[in-house]
Amino acid sequence: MEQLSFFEHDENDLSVLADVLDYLPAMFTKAVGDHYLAHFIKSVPWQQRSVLMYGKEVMTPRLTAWYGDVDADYSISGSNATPLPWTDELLEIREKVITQSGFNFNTVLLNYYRDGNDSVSWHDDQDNIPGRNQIVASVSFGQERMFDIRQKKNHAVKYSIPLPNGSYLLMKGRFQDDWQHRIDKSKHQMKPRINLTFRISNTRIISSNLSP
Ligand SMILES: O=C(O)CCC(=O)C(=O)O
Ligand SMILES: [Fe+2]
Repeated sequence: MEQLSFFEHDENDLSVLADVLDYLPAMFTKAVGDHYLAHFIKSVPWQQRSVLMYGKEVMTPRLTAWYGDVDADYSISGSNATPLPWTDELLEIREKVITQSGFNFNTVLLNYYRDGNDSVSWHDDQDNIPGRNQIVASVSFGQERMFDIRQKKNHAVKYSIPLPNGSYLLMKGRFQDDWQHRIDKSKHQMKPRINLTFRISNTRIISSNLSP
């Protein structure tokens, strides 16, 4: 599969990102993307989680679910969670992602953004293993949303990358060390979107970035 680059088409110097992101706008066709979107919306046992923010419980503005190797012992923001066992569809998608990236992911976080009010605020995916290059592969189905990134040391250095139905984005190298990312809310009408982030749990402990 040819690795298309969104960097080439921009006037700005986005070359710094080439070391930390790989992007395929259409790893899946629209028909396949639509199929997975409908399938996951109806078959996943979605949960709305809460996080502690300044001592207060805040509901995350999106729905989530974890899947992965069942022998793993995961801990999500302090509370233990056993991942749901892989489904045929998730294994199919994981296979493509492993072939494309060369990384052997053993867990996946699903996020369901029901409309433009759903979002994830600025965070990184250090997954509790600071100092180690964290590899995360992201696959999106349904509504295109903007993936905003900003440099940790200078928030003015920002980019927005559209993640259309069927797209793939690999976060690699120093991405999680040097950059934060978010999916912002939108005032425009937004249809449902599902995002899958494949991750590697070596320590068998994953702390999810449950940003509000
Ligand atoms: O929905 C997305 O594209 C990003 C999700 C995300 O950042 C996360 O789950 O850590
Ligand atoms: Fe993230």
